Amino acid sequence: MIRTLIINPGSTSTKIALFADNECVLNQNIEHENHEILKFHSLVEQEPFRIQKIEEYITAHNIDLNSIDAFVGRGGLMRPIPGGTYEVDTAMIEDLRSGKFGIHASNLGAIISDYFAKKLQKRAFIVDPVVVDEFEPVAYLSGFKGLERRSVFHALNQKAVAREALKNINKKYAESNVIVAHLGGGISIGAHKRGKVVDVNNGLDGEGPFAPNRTGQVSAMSVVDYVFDHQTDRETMRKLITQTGGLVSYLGTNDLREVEAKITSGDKYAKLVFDSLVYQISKEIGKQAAVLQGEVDMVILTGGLAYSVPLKKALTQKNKWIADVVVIPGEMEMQALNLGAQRVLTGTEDVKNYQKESEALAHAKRI
Ligand SMILES: Nc1ncnc2c1ncn2[C@@H]1O[C@H](COP(=O)(O)OP(=O)(O)OP(=O)(O)O)[C@@H](O)[C@H]1O
Ligand SMILES: CCCC(=O)O
Repeated sequence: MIRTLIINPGSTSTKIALFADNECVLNQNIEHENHEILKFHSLVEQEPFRIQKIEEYITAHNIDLNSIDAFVGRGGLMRPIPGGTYEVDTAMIEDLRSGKFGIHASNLGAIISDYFAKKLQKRAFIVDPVVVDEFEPVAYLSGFKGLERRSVFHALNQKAVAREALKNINKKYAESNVIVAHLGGGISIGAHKRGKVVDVNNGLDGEGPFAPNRTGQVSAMSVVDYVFDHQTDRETMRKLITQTGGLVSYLGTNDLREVEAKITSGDKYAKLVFDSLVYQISKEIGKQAAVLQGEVDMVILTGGLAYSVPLKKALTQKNKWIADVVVIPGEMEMQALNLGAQRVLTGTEDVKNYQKESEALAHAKRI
């Protein structure tokens, strides 16, 4: 039996799961209050806080860490690479810690897995990180030479739910076209064309709809004016765009359940913000339908926000003209991370090397 501990840091939570082969023995979403996260000046400073939360949970549930064969983290912002399972190594950890490819909670997945693996002399992996890049050449151009677009999205969950939803209608991922809207603390909406995500909004850098914590698209010139008018710095802007934008900036919360409660109690402004969220998500789904030239087998809604009954009802109503709308709330990331590690540990797939794969992709893109 192969036992894995899965570690999946999100913007508002750290999800952990314990698997024995393919069976999930334990699954816990450790939620973090916004003020707990905001007190840290940088993401890497959250490492001891998140490790402590995991260790507290492990101790409280009498889990023997020595019985675990591998620690598997959600992969973060580093050099673009093809999908697959990667061994966590020094080059990867250096890139993630430096933040030079961007800051995202998932950067801590490999870092925390590496901490446990080193402590217990076990292996650490990541699977389908957020930098999986399958763009078609036309998708890279932004209109601003030198500031080209990059593929950054909830790759792991988008691919896992697409495969799952298609399996239910006996279709293969590699032969289908689907639009997946991952609606979490951040929102990414991808066009999956015959097994490749050929375009997706990079919600982290400010593309697409606003999200619980994110601004989404804001006109470029207004951001330039804001920076100069407020004499602000890079870190402040990063926080405004990725942590305190969207629902937080309008309503002071990143929790859609609180927004729903405000609406129920008659708050008209909260209703406007909710309707605008639906409007912006639908606009992005429509864009990806254009990328797929209207040939869409299915629209899938997933992520934490997809638990919201009013949101899924409104989005289904607005997008059913494109294709059937299927809802898979939450995420399948934990299963997908385990499966990726199990495939390598059982020898059915080769583990990938970060340096080698990133260099090969960079070379292919230059051609
Ligand atoms: N039952 C529910 N009804 C409405 N909203 C919900 C419900 N459950 C969770 N949410 C909302 O889902 C959001 C969090 O989603 P999720 O857990 O996917 O985010 P995350 O994992 O922290 O970030 P990301 O998905 O961007 O990596 C929060 O805004 C939360 O309020
Ligand atoms: C980096 C994964 C996508 C997102 O959080 O916006």
